[in-house]
Amino acid sequence: MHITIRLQFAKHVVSFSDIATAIGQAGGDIVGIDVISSSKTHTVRDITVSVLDSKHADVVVDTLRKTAGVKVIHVSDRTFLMHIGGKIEVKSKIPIKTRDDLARVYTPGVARVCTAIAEDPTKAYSLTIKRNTVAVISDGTAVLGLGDIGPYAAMPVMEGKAMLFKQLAGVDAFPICLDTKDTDEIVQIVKAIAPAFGGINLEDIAAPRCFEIEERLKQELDIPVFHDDQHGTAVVLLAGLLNALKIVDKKIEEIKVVLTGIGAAGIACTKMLLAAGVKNIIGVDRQGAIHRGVQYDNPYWNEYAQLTNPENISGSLSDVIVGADVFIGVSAPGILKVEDVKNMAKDPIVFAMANPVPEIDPELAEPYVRVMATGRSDYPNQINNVLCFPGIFRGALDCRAIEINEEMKLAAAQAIASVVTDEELSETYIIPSVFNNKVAERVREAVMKAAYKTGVARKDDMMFR
Ligand SMILES: NC(=O)C1=CN([C@@H]2O[C@H](COP(=O)(O)OP(=O)(O)OC[C@H]3O[C@@H](n4cnc5c(N)ncnc54)[C@H](O)[C@@H]3O)[C@@H](O)[C@H]2O)C=CC1
Ligand SMILES: CC(=O)C(=O)O
Ligand SMILES: [Mg+2]
Repeated sequence: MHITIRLQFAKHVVSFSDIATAIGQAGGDIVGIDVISSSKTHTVRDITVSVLDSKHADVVVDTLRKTAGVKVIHVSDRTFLMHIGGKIEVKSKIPIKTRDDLARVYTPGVARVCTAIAEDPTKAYSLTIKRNTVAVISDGTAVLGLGDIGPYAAMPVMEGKAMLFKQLAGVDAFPICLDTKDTDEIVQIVKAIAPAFGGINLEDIAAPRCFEIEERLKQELDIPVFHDDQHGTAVVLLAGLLNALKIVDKKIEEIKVVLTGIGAAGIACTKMLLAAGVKNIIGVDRQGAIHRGVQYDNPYWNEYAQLTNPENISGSLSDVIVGADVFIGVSAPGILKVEDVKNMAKDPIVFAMANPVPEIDPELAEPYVRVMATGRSDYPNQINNVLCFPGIFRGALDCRAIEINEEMKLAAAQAIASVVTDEELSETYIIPSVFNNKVAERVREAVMKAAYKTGVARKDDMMFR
C-alpha cells in the first residue's frame, strides 16, 4: 500500500536526504514527493511512500516522528484519499441558465408536471428519476465481514455500491444508511421512501432479520426488492460453480458441498444450489454442522436442517469437510485450515468469499486446490455480487419488473457464466472480470427475457414478446 505523509522539517536541523535515508532504513520506498510550501526556515512536503501494510506504515511514520527537526503533520493512505468528502455526487441533466429555464424546471412550470403525475401515478416513470433509481439500504449490521459497525461506518460501502451501479449499468443508486435495527421501522421507512425509486437493494443487513425485512417489503411494494448479500451472492456463486465444475468434470448432482456461514449469503447460496441440482450440501456455522435432531433458536436453521445434510452428519468443519468436492465460505476469516483442504476429494474447489479477509489465505490453499476463488479484487476469480446487482437491476428497471424472481436470478447466473467461453475457461478464469463490459449487458438481456416469460414485466416491449 501507499501512504502519503505530510511533514514539516526545519531546514537548518535536517535535510531532505536525511529524511529519505530514515524512510529507506525503515524499509519504505519513496514513490512521490510534492513541495507544499517553503520558507527560509521550514519546508512542508507530501511524501508518498510504498509500505507493506498498515503496521509497516506505523514503523515508517514513527521513524520520522523520532527524527530531529521533523514534524509529521498528517498521514493519509491512497484508499482514504479516495474517500475524502464521499465518493458520489448528484448532477443535473440540464443547466438552468435563464429565468425561462427556471420557470420550467421549477415553479410555476413544474406544477403542471406534478398535476399530470397526480392524475396518473404511472407517469412517475416517465417524468421523474424513478425509472432509473435504486435505493441502497443498510442498517450497518453486517457490513462486509466486519459485522455490526453501524450506519455511519456502513456508508463507504454503500457509496461504493452506488458507484458500481452507475459505472457498470448506468443506474442512479442512492446510499441510505438507517439508524435503526428495528424490523418494523425499517420496513416502514423503506415503504415511505419508495416513491422516488424504481428498485430497492437491501445491503449488509444481518440475518435472520434481513429475511423478514425483505419478505415484507416484497409483499408491500410493487417495485423489485432484492437483498444483494443473499441473492446477488447466490447468483454469482452459481455462475462460478457451473464453470468450475466444467474444469474438474464433475456433475452438479453428484458433488458434496460444504458451506460455512449460515446467514444471509449462506442460506440464499444454499437454496440456489439446491435449485440448480446439488443434492449433498452441508451447512456449518459457529456450532458446527447444521443437522436434524437439534432445536435451533434460529428458525431459519431448523428449516435449513430439513433441506440439507442428507446423511444428517454432525461435527466441526474439519469433520464434515472430509471428502467434499466444494467448499464455499461466506462466514469469517481464516476458518478453513490447509489440513481441511488436504482432506477434500480430488480436485478441490474452494470459494473463500468472506470479505475483506477470506476463510483461507489463497496462497496457503493454492498448492492443494484445483480451483480457488475469493470475493476480493486482488486475486484471480473474484466471486462477488458486483457481477450481478448492476445488470440484474438494469434489466428489472428497463422492463419495469414488479419483482426479481427465481427465474430472473437463474437467468442472471447463466448469463454471467456464459461470458467465459469454453476456450477461455481455466483454473484461474472461471468468472468474468468486473471490468468485462459484456457482463451487465448479458445479465440485463437474460433477466428481461425471464421477466417477460414469467409475466412480471410491466413495460410493453415488442423485442421480448
Ligand atoms: N463475495 C461476496 O460477494 C459476498 C461475500 N459476503 C461475505 O460473507 C460473509 C457473511 O456475510 P452475510 O451472510 O451478509 O452475514 P451474516 O451476518 O448474515 O451471516 C454470517 C454468518 O456467518 C457465521 N459465522 C461467523 N463466524 C463463523 C465461524 N467462525 N464459523 C462458522 N460460521 C461463522 C455467523 O454466525 C452467521 O450465521 C461476510 O464476510 C461477507 O463479506 C457476503 C455477501 C457477498
Ligand atoms: C460483497 C458484499 O456485498 C459483502 O461482502 O457484503
Ligand atoms: Mg454486502
